[in-house]
Amino acid sequence: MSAQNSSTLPHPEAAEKSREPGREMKLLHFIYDQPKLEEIRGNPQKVLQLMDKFEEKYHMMTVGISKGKIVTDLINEVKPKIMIELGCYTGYSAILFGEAVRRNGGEKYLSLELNPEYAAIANMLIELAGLRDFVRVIVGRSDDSLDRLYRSGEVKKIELMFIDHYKPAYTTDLKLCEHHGMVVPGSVLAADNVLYPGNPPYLEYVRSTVEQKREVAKKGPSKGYDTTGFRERAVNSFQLQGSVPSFEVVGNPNLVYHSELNQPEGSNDAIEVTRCVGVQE
Ligand SMILES: C[S@@+](CC[C@H](N)C(=O)[O-])C[C@H]1O[C@@H](n2cnc3c(N)ncnc32)[C@H](O)[C@@H]1O
Repeated sequence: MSAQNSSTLPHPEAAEKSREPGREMKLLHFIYDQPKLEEIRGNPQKVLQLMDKFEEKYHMMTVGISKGKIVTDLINEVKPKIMIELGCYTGYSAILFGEAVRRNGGEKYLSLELNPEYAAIANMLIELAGLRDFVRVIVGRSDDSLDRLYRSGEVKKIELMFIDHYKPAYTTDLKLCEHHGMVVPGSVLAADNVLYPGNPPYLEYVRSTVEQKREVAKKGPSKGYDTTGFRERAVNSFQLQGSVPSFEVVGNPNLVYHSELNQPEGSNDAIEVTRCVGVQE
């Protein structure tokens, strides 16, 4: 479908943004049908601007401009060689943050995505942005992919990780990284959507003291995902309902975290930025 055809969609002018199925593929056509495509090729900012424009009419799950700035500021500060993101979707954050990591002298950006269709769309937009040699989208469950990245030796430690996927998996994936010793003093985590739709178990975990975490760890690894306090929609999203984490691990309660909310002005959501500042023996 061409950009012109998109004006005939069911609710484009409605105040409520359209959630019509297949809008991710429509985004791809909208961008590749631009008349001056050659001016966009190799320009991450222009691709992002078009994604923002598309999002004026369609509900997309992207991190967006204001929360995105919190993470790009972190990239400028941490200057990771390798940055990992959990949850690629159509590649907005992978393009925004991948460009920032490259500009700061990094080596690569790894984006973990469950849905192969979203990954395919993201790859074509990453390609258009000129980041295909820098950003790699890895298809599969984040826990399986994180485990494989560790065991292959490709990623031994987390420098900066953006967490933006299945909400109940934030905590279990972090514990898996802790279990492998990938979280070390200096590691930084940026977790999206901690206020909306919200993530009470994750916030509680990263804000707990070592003593509190040791108490909980005595009970052993939790079975399944902790869905306490989640909206039903967040639990049932991404067709992971009923599934359990691939690994049962307690993590490393001895890691000391400093964690704080970063809420852009006027936003109903925030990014929780968590820094590992030490290990308490
Ligand atoms: C909120 S969207 C990510 C948005 C993206 N970070 C951005 O800002 O453009 C969440 C994505 O996580 C993916 N996802 C959900 N559960 C996952 C899992 N267990 N492993 C990997 N990806 C997952 C979904 O398919 C979806 O594309």
